[in-house]
Formats: sequence, structure tokens, C-alpha cells
Amino acid sequence: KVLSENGVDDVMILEASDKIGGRIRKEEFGGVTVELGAGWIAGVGGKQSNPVWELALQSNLRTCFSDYSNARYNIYDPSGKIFPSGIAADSYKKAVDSAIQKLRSQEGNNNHESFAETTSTPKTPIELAIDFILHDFEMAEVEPISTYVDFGEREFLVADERGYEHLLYKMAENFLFTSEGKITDSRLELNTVVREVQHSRNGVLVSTEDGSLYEANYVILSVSIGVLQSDLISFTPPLPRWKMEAIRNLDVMVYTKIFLKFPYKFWPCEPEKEFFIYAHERRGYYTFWQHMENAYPGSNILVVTLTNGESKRVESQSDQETLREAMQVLRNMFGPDIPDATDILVPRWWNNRFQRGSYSNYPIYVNHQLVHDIKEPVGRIFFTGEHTSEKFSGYVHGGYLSGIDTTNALLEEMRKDDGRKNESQAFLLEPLLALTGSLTLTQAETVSSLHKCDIPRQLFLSNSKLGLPEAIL
Ligand SMILES: Cc1cc2nc3c(=O)[nH]c(=O)nc-3n(C[C@H](O)[C@H](O)[C@H](O)COP(=O)(O)OP(=O)(O)OC[C@H]3O[C@@H](n4cnc5c(N)ncnc54)[C@H](O)[C@@H]3O)c2cc1C
Repeated sequence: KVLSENGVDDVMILEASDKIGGRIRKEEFGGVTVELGAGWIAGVGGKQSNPVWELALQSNLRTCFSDYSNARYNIYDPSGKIFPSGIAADSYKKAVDSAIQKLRSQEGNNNHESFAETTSTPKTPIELAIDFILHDFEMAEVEPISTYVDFGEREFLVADERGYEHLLYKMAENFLFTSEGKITDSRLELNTVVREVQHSRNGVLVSTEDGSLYEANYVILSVSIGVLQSDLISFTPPLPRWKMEAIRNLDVMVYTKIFLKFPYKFWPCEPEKEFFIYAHERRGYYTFWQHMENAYPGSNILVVTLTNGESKRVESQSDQETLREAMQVLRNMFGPDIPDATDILVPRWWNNRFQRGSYSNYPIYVNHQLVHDIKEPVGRIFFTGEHTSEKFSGYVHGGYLSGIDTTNALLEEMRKDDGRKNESQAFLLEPLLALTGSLTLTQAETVSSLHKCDIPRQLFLSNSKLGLPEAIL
């Protein structure tokens, strides 16, 4: 939309997978729609309006208020007894206070520790569980001291059969899709995996896995930080050292929601018991649980969240093994007589070569050079996506807003470029063949003829979460 409003319509979106949405991805499971990726619209109810929440309202997306702070009163010990609420709440408060105190004492020190490194090592199962929730489960309790509060602290769970992705299709309606979600536009190419970006001061040339070539004046790369860290896409010439270092220095978080379907409910399913915690001797071992009765009453589905090392471990084993482990934990909590799950769904974000993780994880006191370098363009290559958002990295709205920022930066560059072109038409007509030395003649001819096109061509790689030029996310 931003591009279109500025008269730039000649764009191409190359998406590696078979649908738009990226880390917004739904699947039918156990008779309902579950979100394998983003599930919450976070950052609602503050001074400013979160644009993703606005989209949800406009699209009549069904959501339900979801407050996982209640989980602190539902902590099960390894033998299945619930910790008295006073003890659980006190332990929680102590852990939060000490983390906040430590963070405050470090404020301004330009200390690059991640939040996980700020507290002393916990020892008991309850300390381990709380530590896991505070540090791995979205750092929910410390957000109020950070700058992330502009949009508010309320969170809403998407509970709509059409999925979170409905927002994306709504945004792209009459642009890339019909109201039934059918692609109408040749500007979007699915199943198109970018493998190489050749770039020079004259333009970019993109090669895809199927051997196609796309020539353009600019490229916006919205792949995840995990993909940038992997060798999926190569750059010729290679990216400069400052860019490579920024990419390498940003942590990638793996966050996995495992879904389990049961023949009937055996867990307490009052609305305020939506979340519960299992305090195991092993940190992060099937710790954080949620029932889906608030979102989909009668669905009989439980969700357990794993992160990082546990996510990677579970991704590499069979789903049957994961089911066995999860059932053992549930039997510790609820007794030996509970029924076996009838189905399990284990997303694999780490092993997905188009993701390689779930979202970026910035140090709590961000090194501004890192933020700057991660989003800074390299010549004609622009970078966007949640990892380039200083305030909202890791969130859908971070991706959305970074898309707009990057688009504006590109538009600015295009204006400057137009100025330069007017000064020197000769430069514009310089053949691109220098870039294509390694290509076959036919390909080179194709490239060459595309280059002669009068209309400026802008190329966008991947769809991003919104998948659309309207909001390059
Ligand atoms: C399990 C999980 C839970 C989450 N929970 C929440 C939540 O509750 N709330 C929230 O706000 N956020 C949440 N997030 C984060 C949120 O989903 C992301 O921040 C956001 O969707 C990222 O959008 P993006 O456009 O930056 O990247 P993506 O959506 O990942 O888009 C990048 C696109 O690039 C494509 N691609 C990759 N490689 C190539 C290639 N070589 N060629 C072409 N295309 C390529 C990918 O297929 C993908 O479509 C969660 C994420 C995960 C994984």
C-alpha cells in the first residue's frame, strides 16, 4: 500500500513456501484451527494503537482476552501437587523483582547481556519453572520496564477458524487475492526459493532454486534472521563485514507450541486456569501449559510450549516419543488414569529451512549499533522483518511496522536515485551483463531485455507475514 500510494506498482514478491504468511500459519487440528506460529495480538490497550489490533478489529477477527500472569497460581510440583498460591506468587514476585533490580542497575552500562543472563542460576523446580517463564516465555513480566509498552500490555489470543492469516488475506484483498483467497496477481510467486542475490551499483539479479532469474533495481529481503544466518541465500559480492557481524550477533529464539488432542477434559478448565505450569527438575521440560477451552470450548486440546534447546531436541525426535514424554508429565500432574492423547501436532520451526527459528532475541539493553546495522541497506538490498524492529522485534506488529519503515527508506532512496539518473542518463543505460558473467547466454539475454524495460522494476523477496507489498512485513 505504501508503495502503491507512492506510484510504485512494478513489484514482484517471491515466496519460498506454498502460501503467504510466514510465521503466521494455521492448521486444522482436532476439529479446530490452531496457530502454529503467532497466536496472540500483543500490545493492546496502551496510549497508541497497535496497527495489527486495528486490522483485527476491521476484519472482525475473533479473539479472546488471554492473561497468562494467572499461571503463577497454577504451578504443579514434580509429584503433581499445586504449590500453595501464596508461595507460588511470592516466588514469582521475588524472581521478577530481582530481575528488574538487576536490569535497572545495568541500565546505561551498555551491557549486552540478554535477559536470560541477568539473574542468578535458579535451583529448585519452582525456581527453574519461574525462570523459564520469565526468560523464555516472552519475558512478559519485565516488559513494563522496557520501551515496549507504547501499545499497551494486554494480549488477545486469536480464536478464529479463519486463522490469524485472515488479516493478511484481508489486507491483500483486491490486490493479490480475491475475497475467497485465490491469487489474482502475477506479482506473487509461491514456491519460489531465492538462493542468490547478485548486486552492484546498477541493480540486483536474483536467482531462485528452480533456475529462474529476476532482475530489478532494488530488493527488499524480508526473510527471518535465522535464514540470514543460514547459507540458504548467498550474496555476490558477499555482504560487508559489519552486516555479517550484525546478522551473526542477533540471537534466534526457538519457540514451539505442541498441540495435544484428548477424548475428554481432565484438567481444571475454569477460564482463569487457562495456563498452568509444571515445575520439573529439568528447566523448560514441558513447563508451560494452556488449555484451549477459552478459545474453542469443547475442543479438548492442550498446548504445551517448549523453547530453544528443548524445542530443538523435540524437533529431532519422533512425534510418538514427544507424545510419550508429554503424557508422562501430564500423568505426574493429573494422575495415572488420564486418557491418552488421540493426536499430536509438533511444529518444526528450527528445522524449517525457510525459518530456522521462531523470532529474534535482542539483548535487553540493546546495542544501538546492532539495531542500526541489522536494518541498514547494503547498496540496493534493503532489509526488513521483525528482527529489524528496534521496539517490537519478535512480534507481528514489529514485522508490520518494520515493513513500512523499510518501504519509506526505499522510496527515499528511489527519489535520490531518480535525481542521480536525471544527472546522468548514460549511467542508467549501462548494460547489466557484467553482473551475469556466469549465466547462460539465453538467461543473459532475458536479463538484458528486462533491463531495457522503461518502467523501473522493484523486486520484493518473500511475502513476509503479511506477504504483501501493501505492508512489506
Ligand atoms: C511459534 C511462534 C509463536 C509466535 N507467537 C507470536 C505471538 O503470539 N504474537 C506475535 O506478535 N508474534 C509472535 N510470533 C512472532 C511473529 O510470528 C513474527 O515476528 C512475525 O510473523 C515475523 O514476520 P516477518 O515478516 O518478519 O517474517 P516471516 O513471517 O517469517 O516472513 C518471512 C518469509 O520469508 C520466506 N522465505 C524464507 N526464505 C526464503 C527464500 N530463500 N526465498 C523466498 N522466501 C523466503 C518465508 O517462507 C516467510 O514466508 C511467533 C512466532 C512463532 C514462530
